[in-house]
Amino acid sequence: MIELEHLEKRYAGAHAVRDLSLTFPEGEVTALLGPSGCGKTTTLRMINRLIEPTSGRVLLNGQDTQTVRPEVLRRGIGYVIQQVGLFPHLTVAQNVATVPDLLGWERGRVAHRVDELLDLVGLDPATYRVKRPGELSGGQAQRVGVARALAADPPVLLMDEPFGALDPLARARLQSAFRTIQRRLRKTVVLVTHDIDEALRLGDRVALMNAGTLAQFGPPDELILRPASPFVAQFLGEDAALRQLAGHPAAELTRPGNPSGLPTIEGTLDARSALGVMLREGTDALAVTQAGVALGVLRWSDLRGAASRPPGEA
Ligand SMILES: Nc1ncnc2c1ncn2[C@@H]1O[C@H](COP(=O)(O)OP(=O)(O)OP(=O)(O)O)[C@@H](O)[C@H]1O
Repeated sequence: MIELEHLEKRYAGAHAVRDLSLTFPEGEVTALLGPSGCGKTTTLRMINRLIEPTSGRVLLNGQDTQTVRPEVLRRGIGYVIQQVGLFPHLTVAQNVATVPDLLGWERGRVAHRVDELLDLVGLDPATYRVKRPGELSGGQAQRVGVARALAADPPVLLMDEPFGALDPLARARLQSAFRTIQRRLRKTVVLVTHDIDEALRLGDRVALMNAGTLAQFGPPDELILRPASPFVAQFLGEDAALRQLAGHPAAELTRPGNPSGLPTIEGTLDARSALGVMLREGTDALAVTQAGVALGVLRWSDLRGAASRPPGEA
């Protein structure tokens, strides 16, 4: 568990982060979302002390991080950034092994861990272990970045726009791989993103920031269905898909499919509320019925596809 207590960062008197108090629950993904310059990255980096707070405290499992040497602190905190930061002259295996090597793990154990992690992030160890970063696609490099951050099995993972530099397809693939991995590992993850879709899909909770302060903190469906302020409503409303969804009945976006085992909604429900249900149930698909008759399946991708289409145009 990570707790921020009245955390502040000022640069030349100007607040980058202002009186921020927030708890990131253990084993959950919290998405730090907000417009450019609102203080997301500054907040993230104050957790692993790449940036020192001007005032306030960060507690990691109850311990004030100021009482721990930064390099010791960071061994328990995985860190993934957008430009990956792999060492170009080292192989993939050597990159992933950086922290275990530093910790003096015995060679067999390191090799085993590297293969296990490459497997986990969907890269065949025999093929990728010996490659250099220059031989990888953006998506593959990002997977190696995630494997490296997980190498010493840190309980906490900080991710700063980890999928931001990827094309939409690679990004979607990696987001879905991340969800699968997280379901298994249950790390405490703080994920910085300015992408509303990513925050809603990956966050168990969303912390929406505005000008260095917290605008709303809650599960994704709560932000969508009960925005705490005009800022929250407007920020989420800037997302074309979300804006449009309110005008589509769920039935209109439903397609044939196997509804067995899926949570069920009524086809008359508007699509924005259906999205709320999906987020609450943690599912990508819903069974849709109307007056007791099964209509089919409503999928996340079809909801997103409703973006920029006026209501009534299925
Ligand atoms: N080293 C610095 N010196 C002075 N001001 C800074 C410094 N780092 C950040 N800031 C300011 O602090 C504010 C918050 O920056 P931060 O990088 O945390 O925002 P962000 O929400 O992560 O933005 P983005 O999504 O654009 O990366 C911004 O106004 C920024 O200009």
